[in-house]
Amino acid sequence: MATTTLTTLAEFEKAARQKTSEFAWSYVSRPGKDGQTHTDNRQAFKRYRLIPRNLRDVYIRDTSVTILGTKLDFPIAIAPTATHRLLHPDAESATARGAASMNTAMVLSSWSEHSLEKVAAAAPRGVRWFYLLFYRDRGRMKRLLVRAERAGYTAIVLTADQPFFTFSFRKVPSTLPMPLWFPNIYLEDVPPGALGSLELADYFKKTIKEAATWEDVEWVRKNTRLPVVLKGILSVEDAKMAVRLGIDAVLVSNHGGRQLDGGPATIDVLTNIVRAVGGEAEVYLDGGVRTGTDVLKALALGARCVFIGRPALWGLACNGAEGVQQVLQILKDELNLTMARSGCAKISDIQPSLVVHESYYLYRQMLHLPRNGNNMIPKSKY
Ligand SMILES: Cc1cc2nc3c(=O)[nH]c(=O)nc-3n(C[C@H](O)[C@H](O)[C@H](O)COP(=O)(O)O)c2cc1C
Ligand SMILES: CCCCCCC(=O)C(=O)O
Repeated sequence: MATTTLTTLAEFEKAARQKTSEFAWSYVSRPGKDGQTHTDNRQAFKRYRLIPRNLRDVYIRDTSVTILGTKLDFPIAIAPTATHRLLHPDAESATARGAASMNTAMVLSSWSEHSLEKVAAAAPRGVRWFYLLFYRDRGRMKRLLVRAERAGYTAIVLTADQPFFTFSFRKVPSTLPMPLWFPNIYLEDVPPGALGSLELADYFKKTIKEAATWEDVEWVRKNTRLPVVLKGILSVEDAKMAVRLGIDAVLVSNHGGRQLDGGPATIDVLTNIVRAVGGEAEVYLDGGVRTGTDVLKALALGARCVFIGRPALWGLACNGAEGVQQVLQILKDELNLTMARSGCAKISDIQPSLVVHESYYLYRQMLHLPRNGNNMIPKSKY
């Protein structure tokens, strides 16, 4: 199917399903445990309603935003995800090209199958951040920080919500086109092809530091000149701790519902995290972002930028770099149109007063109060 006929992310998801092996699809789409958090990430967005302001001059709109000092054309970037080669032979290099062509950022996972240098070379003008794993050997972490800095990555992302890796290499089928290969992780001490799938799990157990703590975060903060983003923050306490340690940005995330199941949807905790951070760090969100209205809601509730995980992989599976570009273009266009329809000409016009939680209406109904929109809309001349 020509991907130019696909006009929504839901259509991309369907098309990607058809193009992808069963193993790859189950890996990409799998939620954690029963999938409660995964489902809620989507449902929760629908529980927020938009109260538009009309008859404002929105003829010309500007979706650009600056994150960690870098200007992006729109506030939607790509979250770190592993093993892109399962979806397309050009792997993370294609994803990076897709993101760069749209002038947005991509976070490269340590679990990428193209090395961080190769991905940098594939999209030299792109905005790239690097997700660094915690290793038992700090020397290895230091060397990776230096490599990322040299290769032009402009921020380091640490993931707080994954104390253990539960991916089972015993489930990797022998029918994969090539063995999985993680050059950022074992390039240094394992020659290509030296480890079979079954030995990988043991290698990772010995190398990667599980159950990392704030002390590890602090070490990274002190050992790089790049800004540090802490991903996987859901509690006010952790957000405040991140600020105390001088973290530059927190990414409100539940790992797309793939880690702790039963936790909250990210959009539901966003407001409290934004308040807790109090402008001392930038705040981003990921988890279930699938439409331009989702983006607008997250921005209205205080996120400076949102990230997508699976949707970028659907684009990659369907059409490589171009597919990633198309997915981003759809979201950008939807955001642009939603901004027009809600009276916002620029990102800073997207204010909390645009969004009301559905419980507001239920509450007013219960108390027999008039339901006339959002009381919080600030007074303005118009
Ligand atoms: C296939 C897959 C692999 C992922 N790999 C990583 C990873 O290596 N590091 C990480 O911090 N998060 C990883 N994540 C989580 C994403 O960064 C992100 O938090 C999540 O996908 C956002 O939710 P969404 O898929 O609903 O957009 C992964 C997610 C998926 C679906
Ligand atoms: C093939 C190794 C996968 C490591 C874990 C990546 C990840 O964070 C995920 O959610 O999956």
